Amino acid sequence: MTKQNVVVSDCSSRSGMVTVAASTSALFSPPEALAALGGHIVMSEKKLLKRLEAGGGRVNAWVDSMRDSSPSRKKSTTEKEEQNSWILRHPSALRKFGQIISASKGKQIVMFLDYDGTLSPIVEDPDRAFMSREMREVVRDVARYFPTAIVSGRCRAKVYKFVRLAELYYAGSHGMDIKGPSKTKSRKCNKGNQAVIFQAATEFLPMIHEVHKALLEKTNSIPGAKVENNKFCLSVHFRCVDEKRWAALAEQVRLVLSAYPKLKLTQGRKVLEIRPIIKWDKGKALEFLLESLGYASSSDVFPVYIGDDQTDEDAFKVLRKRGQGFGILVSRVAKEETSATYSLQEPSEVREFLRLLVDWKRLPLHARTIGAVNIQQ
Ligand SMILES: O=P(O)(O)OC[C@H]1O[C@H](O[C@H]2O[C@H](CO)[C@@H](O)[C@H](O)[C@H]2O)[C@H](O)[C@@H](O)[C@@H]1O
Repeated sequence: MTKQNVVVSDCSSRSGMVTVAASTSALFSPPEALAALGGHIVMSEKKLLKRLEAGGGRVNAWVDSMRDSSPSRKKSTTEKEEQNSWILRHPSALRKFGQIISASKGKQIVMFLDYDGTLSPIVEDPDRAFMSREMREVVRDVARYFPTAIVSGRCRAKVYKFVRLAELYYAGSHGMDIKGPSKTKSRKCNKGNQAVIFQAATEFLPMIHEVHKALLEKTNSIPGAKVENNKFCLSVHFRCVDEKRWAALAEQVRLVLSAYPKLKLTQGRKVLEIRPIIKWDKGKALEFLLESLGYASSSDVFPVYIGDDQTDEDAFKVLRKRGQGFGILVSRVAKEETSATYSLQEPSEVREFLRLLVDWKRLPLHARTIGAVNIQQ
C-alpha cells in the first residue's frame, strides 16, 4: 500500500469524506484456485491447491473441499490428541492474557475484529447473524480505549447494521471497502477522527452486479442455496443445501465464473466466496488502517486481530511479518495451518477477552499488575 493510495479526508472538508478507487492495474495476480477452509484439522491451502490441480480444477475437487469444511461432530482419540497438541501451540488468549498485555507494554494497542463467527455466532440464516447486547457493549468499551476496526467479508453497510457503533472503523467486502468512524471522542482534528474512505475494487462493481444476477438465476433451483451480495464480492452459501446437491451447486458456480477470468473463488465457512483477483485482502486492509492511524512504520503499535476464518489468515500473516502484535484464531477445532499465535474457542470467549482488556485498561496505572508484573501504558 503506497502513500498515494491512502485517501484520508482532511479536517477542513465539511463532507469529511473522499472516495477514491485504488489503481488496480498493478495489483492483478494470476487467477487462484479455491482456497483452503476448515475441517477438524483444516486442510492447508497448499494441499487443497494440489488436490485441485489433480482434479483439473473440476467440480469434484470443489465438492471435496466443501466437505472438508464440514467435519463430523464426534472426535476420534487421534483427533483429540491433535487438538491437545494444537492448543499447546496456539494457547488460549484468555489464559495467556498476562503474556499478551506484557508484550504490549508501552505500545498503542489497536484492535481488529472479524464479524461472523467472532463477534456473532454462526447461524443458518446470514441475515440473522446478530451480535448480543453484551458483545456490543464490550466492543463499544474497547473502542473507548483503543482504535478499533471491524474487518468483514460482508458489505460494509450490512456489517454496520449489525454492529451499530459509529465510533469504529469498518472494512467491508474483505477489506475492499474501508471507512473511518463517524463519531469520535474529540471534535479536534486528529489522526483518530478522520473519515477515511478507501475502495480497492470500484471498477469491478458492474461485473459483480452481473455475476450476482447470473448466480441468482443459476442457483434458484437448488433448495437452501443463498447468494449474498457483498458489494465488491459475492457469497454463495451452502450451509442449508443438502450435501447431495453440493456438486450441482458447485457446477453452477463454475459455469458462471468460467466467463469471468478476473474473478476468483475462495472458500469460507460453508460459503463459496467470489471476488476480484486484485491483491487486496484483510491483511492489506489492516496495513491500510495502521497507516491511516499514523502507525505505518512505528514500533510503538500493538495490533491485535481476532478472526475465525480462512480469510483472516491474511491479516494474521501480516502481523507475523511485521513482528507486531498477535493474531487470535477463534476455533473450537484444530486448524492445520494458521498464522495466529493464540486461540479462543467461540464468540463468548472473544467477549470475555475483550472484557478483560477493558477492565485492565480501566485500572489505575499503579494497579495494572498481571502476575507479579506491573503493566502500564
Ligand atoms: O469476514 P466475516 O465477517 O467472518 O464474513 C465471512 C462471511 O460471513 C457470513 O457467512 C458466515 O456466517 C453466516 C451467519 O452466521 C453463516 O450462515 C455462513 O454459513 C457463514 O459462512 C456472511 O454471510 C458472508 O457473506 C461472509 O462472507
